Amino acid sequence: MSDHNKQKVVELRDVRRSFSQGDVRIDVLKGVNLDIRSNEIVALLGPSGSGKSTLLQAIGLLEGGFEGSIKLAGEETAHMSASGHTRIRRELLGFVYQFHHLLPDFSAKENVVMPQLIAGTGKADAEVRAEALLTSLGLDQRLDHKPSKLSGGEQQRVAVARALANAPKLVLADEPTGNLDEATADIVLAELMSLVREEGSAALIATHNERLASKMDRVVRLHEGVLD
Ligand SMILES: Nc1ncnc2c1ncn2[C@@H]1O[C@H](COP(=O)(O)OP(=O)(O)OP(=O)(O)O)[C@@H](O)[C@H]1O
Repeated sequence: MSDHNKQKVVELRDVRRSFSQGDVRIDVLKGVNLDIRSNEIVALLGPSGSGKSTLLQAIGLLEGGFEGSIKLAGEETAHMSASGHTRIRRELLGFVYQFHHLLPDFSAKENVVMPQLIAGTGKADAEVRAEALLTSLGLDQRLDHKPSKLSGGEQQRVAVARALANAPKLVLADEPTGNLDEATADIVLAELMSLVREEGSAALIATHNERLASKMDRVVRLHEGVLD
């Protein structure tokens, strides 16, 4: 299949977002256009405060208040109900954040099982999938550990496995290795990318790190409210 014919997972047209603080209005996104095709891993760069997290929240349907068109896997989400957004998040999207946000009272495996149960997968199948994902991230000896008993890199690997648990078409990652030392960040990012590729997903990964960004398929830069 040529690139041209590959399905677009993300199509943003003229996406805008402003915030008001008292009398001051900040225009953060001023007309963002972006296409991401299936299997593409895209780095989102931009200075602190340029709106990277805001853009990920728009695509992740995590907040309202956006103008413009946000199509995910061909579906326009702009005027959908909250339950429509919840369905799309569950069926299409996986999230990784800078901090792992794992459930502290549950094991690594249970943290990866949980989103699958919520999506309707049976327990036995969910456990098999969780073990396979965690094993592919080198955590086969850590399945029953609680997050507090894992290193920072291991915690982020569990978060990566959780993000991929429901086979999302798109992984949205906001500084996924920003909390790790450089060597660990490189390894975890490489693992995230290879798992995204194996699973046939696409990814949009916000980072400050030019070196890590250069390893991705494409780099887009947020600058003064638009993508270069
Ligand atoms: N809920 C909010 N209310 C008011 N202003 C906000 C809100 N969320 C974000 N902003 C403002 O929007 C701008 C962009 O923030 P955002 O977090 O998207 O930037 P970023 O590029 O992700 O930054 P960083 O790299 O530091 O994480 C900032 O000026 C921020 O203060």
